[in-house]
Amino acid sequence: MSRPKKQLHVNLFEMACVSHIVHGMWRAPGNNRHRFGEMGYWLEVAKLAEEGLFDAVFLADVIGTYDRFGDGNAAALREGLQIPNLDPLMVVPAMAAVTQNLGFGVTFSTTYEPPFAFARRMATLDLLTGGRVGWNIVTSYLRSAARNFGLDDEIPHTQRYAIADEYLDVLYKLWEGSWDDDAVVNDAQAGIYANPDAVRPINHDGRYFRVAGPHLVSPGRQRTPVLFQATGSPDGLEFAARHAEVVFIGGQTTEAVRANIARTRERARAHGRNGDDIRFIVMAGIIADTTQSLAEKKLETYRQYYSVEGALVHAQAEIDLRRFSPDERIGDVLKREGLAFGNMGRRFRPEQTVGSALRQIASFDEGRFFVVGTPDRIADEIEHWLDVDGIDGINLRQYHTFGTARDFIDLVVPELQQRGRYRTAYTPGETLRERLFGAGRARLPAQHFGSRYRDPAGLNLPAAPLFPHETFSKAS
Ligand SMILES: Cc1cc2nc3c(=O)[nH]c(=O)nc-3n(C[C@H](O)[C@H](O)[C@H](O)COP(=O)(O)O)c2cc1C
Repeated sequence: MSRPKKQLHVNLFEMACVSHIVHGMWRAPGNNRHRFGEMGYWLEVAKLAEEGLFDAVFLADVIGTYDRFGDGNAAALREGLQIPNLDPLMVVPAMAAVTQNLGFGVTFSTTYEPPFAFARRMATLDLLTGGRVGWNIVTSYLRSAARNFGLDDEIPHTQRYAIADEYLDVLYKLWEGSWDDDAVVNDAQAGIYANPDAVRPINHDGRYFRVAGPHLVSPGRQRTPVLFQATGSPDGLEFAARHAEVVFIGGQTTEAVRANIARTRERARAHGRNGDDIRFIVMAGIIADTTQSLAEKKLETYRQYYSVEGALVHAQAEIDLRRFSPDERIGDVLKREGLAFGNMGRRFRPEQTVGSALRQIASFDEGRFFVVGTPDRIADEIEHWLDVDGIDGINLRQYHTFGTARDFIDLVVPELQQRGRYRTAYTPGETLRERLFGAGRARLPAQHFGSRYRDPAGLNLPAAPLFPHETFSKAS
């Protein structure tokens, strides 16, 4: 018997701001991005995503500004580039109220706010949505964010992940261990709402956090929200291997993507998990129309609005590439200016010329997971991503709101459905974790690190930090 075809998971990639990743596009006719501050905007987003049978709306977040390029915050403000930026957790209840099945992924940083209040907020969302939430775990990368929380500079990378690891430890204790499933008795006659014997403190006393508990929220259907993470570093990979259930993966070639996936699975197995306990997602750009030439025309239109300045601000580029000769190499320019190849290293190579970097930005070519064309062509490409690259799903990059999602729903979804590559209906009442991992998987699997706290005795287990503390010169 042949194996069932792998179906595509789709999240609509959002951020509660005007300009998230495709800068300048908010000016395009009919784009609704400037409406992000209206409740009605989020209701429309949610209904549209549910109409398209998407897995979730996925909200990015940052807690500082992109102030490293040019004149401080001026360019970011002009561009609406992740400022103003609303709290992503706050827009979820509005969307949940007008949907039954749609999931929600929200980004929150482990670096600046202690875990107890976040555990409560997330558990509140899980309870209220019937288990439809996921959390994108980030450790934050902006120096400006550090300065918003009383620090002079960013905490070193490895230490951020060590903090994150302990942060997760606290959360698991609260979410998985503090309340038994049958703790809520709700027996009016006996006068017992919750059974005191089934609720316990966690008494966490670690290097970074001291949290007594008990958790303030009774368990939702998932307890721990689905754990998402994007990483490119060795520390991040180790963290993902222990904690993440959905990992954003990159790679410029099929081989590189496959290697990234294989490496992550291998590390997950080293942490006692099964290789298929992780789903792999990529950020994808899809521009669809009924004919190839119409799709390419759409891309051309989008290009006209694209802001190179916005891309440079977002990349936190050390220099304004537009000021230099196109033939010069970036590495040489930086050297002459006495600057290190820092942030620009994320997108460019030192030997690359200024001209080629600018063309790369302006071309709108978004790398390996980018396709422009007819539904047929796009579906061919997606099937390749699923079967050959080995990914499980995408975060759909929005060029135009709501145009990109509308095109995907009207043109691409039916083609994928016809090929057996996309759900034709939601499974009513399933949690977000079940949508990703199958029926009966509402909660973390037993082999996941967080499950060790399910048994009350687990709360007394010795800490098992991922990173040796001696590597840090100073605790935060
Ligand atoms: C698809 C995707 C979405 C991301 N979303 C956010 C975000 O919303 N907020 C944030 O602070 N970082 C975000 N990041 C950055 C990651 O959290 C992470 O810092 C980055 O991938 C580098 O990995 P490292 O931290 O292990 O070095 C995102 C990365 C990717 C690839």
